[in-house]
Amino acid sequence: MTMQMQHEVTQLTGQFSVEPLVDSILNVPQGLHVSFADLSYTVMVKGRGFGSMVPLKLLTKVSGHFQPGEMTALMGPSGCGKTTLLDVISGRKNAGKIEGEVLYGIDKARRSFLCRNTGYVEQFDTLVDNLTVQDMLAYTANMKLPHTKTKAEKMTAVERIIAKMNLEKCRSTVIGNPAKRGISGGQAKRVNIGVSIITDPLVLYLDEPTSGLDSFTSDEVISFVHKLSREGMTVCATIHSPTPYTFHLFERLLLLVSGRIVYFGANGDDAVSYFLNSGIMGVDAKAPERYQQAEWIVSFVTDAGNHGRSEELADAFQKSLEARDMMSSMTMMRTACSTAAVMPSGMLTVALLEADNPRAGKSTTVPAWYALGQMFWYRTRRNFMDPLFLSARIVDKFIAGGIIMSLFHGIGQSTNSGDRIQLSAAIFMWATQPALSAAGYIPTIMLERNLYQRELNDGLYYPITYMITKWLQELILAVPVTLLFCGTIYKALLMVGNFGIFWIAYLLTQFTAIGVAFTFAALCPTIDFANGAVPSFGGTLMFFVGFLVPLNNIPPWWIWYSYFDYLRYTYVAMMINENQSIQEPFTCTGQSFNSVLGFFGMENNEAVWWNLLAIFGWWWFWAGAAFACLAVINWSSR
Ligand SMILES: Nc1ncnc2c1ncn2[C@@H]1O[C@H](COP(=O)(O)OP(=O)(O)OP(=O)(O)O)[C@@H](O)[C@H]1O
Repeated sequence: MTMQMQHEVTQLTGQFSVEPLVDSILNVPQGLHVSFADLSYTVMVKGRGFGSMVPLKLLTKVSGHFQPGEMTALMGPSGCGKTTLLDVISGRKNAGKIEGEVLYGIDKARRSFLCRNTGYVEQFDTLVDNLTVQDMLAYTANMKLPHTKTKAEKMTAVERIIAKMNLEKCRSTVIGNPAKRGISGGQAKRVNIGVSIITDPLVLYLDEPTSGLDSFTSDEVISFVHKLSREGMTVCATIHSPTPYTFHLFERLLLLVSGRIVYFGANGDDAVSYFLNSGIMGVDAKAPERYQQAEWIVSFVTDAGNHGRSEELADAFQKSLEARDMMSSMTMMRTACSTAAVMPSGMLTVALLEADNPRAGKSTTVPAWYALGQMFWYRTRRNFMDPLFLSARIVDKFIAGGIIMSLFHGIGQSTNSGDRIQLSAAIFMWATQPALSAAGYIPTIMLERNLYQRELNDGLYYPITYMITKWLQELILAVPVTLLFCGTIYKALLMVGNFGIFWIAYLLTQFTAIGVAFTFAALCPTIDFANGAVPSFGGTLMFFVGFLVPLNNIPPWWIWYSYFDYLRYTYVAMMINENQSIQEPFTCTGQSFNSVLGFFGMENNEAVWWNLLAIFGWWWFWAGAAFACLAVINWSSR
């Protein structure tokens, strides 16, 4: 620190010795000071009585601060509230009651500000598994950097991340998933961090960045993060069992036990001497070797917590010199900033940081139309090239269509009553097929739940943008596929109705079935549940389309369900279309009817166009339900 700076700092902070603190702030412009005071977090959980809810306090009056250019380790026994604290500070909690104050610089931050200026690396990787590493980063750069930046600027950002995170070797490898091998766990973690830092956030949060990694890869990942903090970023990471090397890369340590803070201060030797000198350990307690410090500290607080001593530890810290130091540093920083003519770096106001951002206050960085284009280009285009994705949408029609053609070929023009019944059966099977195979559209939503939630939290798009992308993807594929199979069946069966009506009825039914699948995908807690629910629901609809029970024989107590049944309109439209030109009398079980339509109770039914309109209406109904469920229900509630 220069003499001039030293003088200014002394003027700002009085006679307290905060040199290391201010040093880091003045020297590193890219970070932001984060402080939190008396943070408590309470959720409602089930009580003993039926339906009763009781409050459960997960954090109690936690205070501390993270500084630019420093890494803070958030440690403590499993379940002590580390992730909860990180979520509260980073503004990612969407349930429960938060008390206390979190300041970014000297301001409370809105979600839109946090989306743009903080990065959050989740514990589990949330990447698009069929993109290559380079495409994943390019996709994120396009979605997170202002759309006014040029393509070259965005690609420079991608290249910078590839170089910084040492991803050169795997830049063209697909991310992969358990079924399709892709990049390694360590590489995936580095891509995840790369995705979070592509916008050069001021603050980076990491939840268990080393979980599931071997010690060498853990060291490597934390070294990368350390490099970022050396460049000025404010970094805070929850960490379970750090290697000695990793542990000592963290400058500061925040220890929690049962949601209470039991130590906040310098890491390593200082933390050890705090515990040895605070009077909470036995007199015969000995300092561990340096390489054992992390394990020693966590073992002690875990054991104390297990023996009901968390209150004692927390109270001891509240009375300690370290706690007083922490509070006075925080107060000084705030005072310094509110009186300084020029704000030190790291203490910029939110308003200043948002000043030249045309989308300030909006929860996404890029407009919806732009996000739609990027999602289509990177994700939908990839899906269209994926044989597994395509086959899930084609094979069902291939099998059902193949069986129908092999069983009923050439009967379309026959006026024989038996053949008309057979044709009605063929139409029934084809009209209801979309509902039975709709489960194939569930994974596209459910397997992406964590990714979707992470991208929403990161402000990449709005729920409606995501939903429209999903619809476009399915509609574009459904049009040629249904045209191909409807055309083949129509020709093979020698059908006589209007082909356009036959196809449109099937296409709209396919869209509606997709809407049903999307709704269940957003509504059901697990994929197994949804996979069971969608065909079961489709099965109930089959009873009331008019084939198994003629429409005029449906008992009054089921009539309502037959109107709700979108397949009924498909079947009626297809049947009228196919039979209205055939006026031969129809005989069945000794009874005579004017035509086959009379037998199925469809003689006086509404016109074809009305039924097509009804299916169209049901499509929009189910599309609306899917969107509402997706936007409202959050299965990864935090
Ligand atoms: N929404 C919630 N409702 C009820 N309990 C919750 C909720 N969120 C967290 N908890 C509970 O709060 C405690 C702290 O959870 P948290 O995930 O923060 O712990 P952690 O310290 O990160 O644990 P680990 O190290 O094992 O990941 C846990 O016992 C957890 O079950």
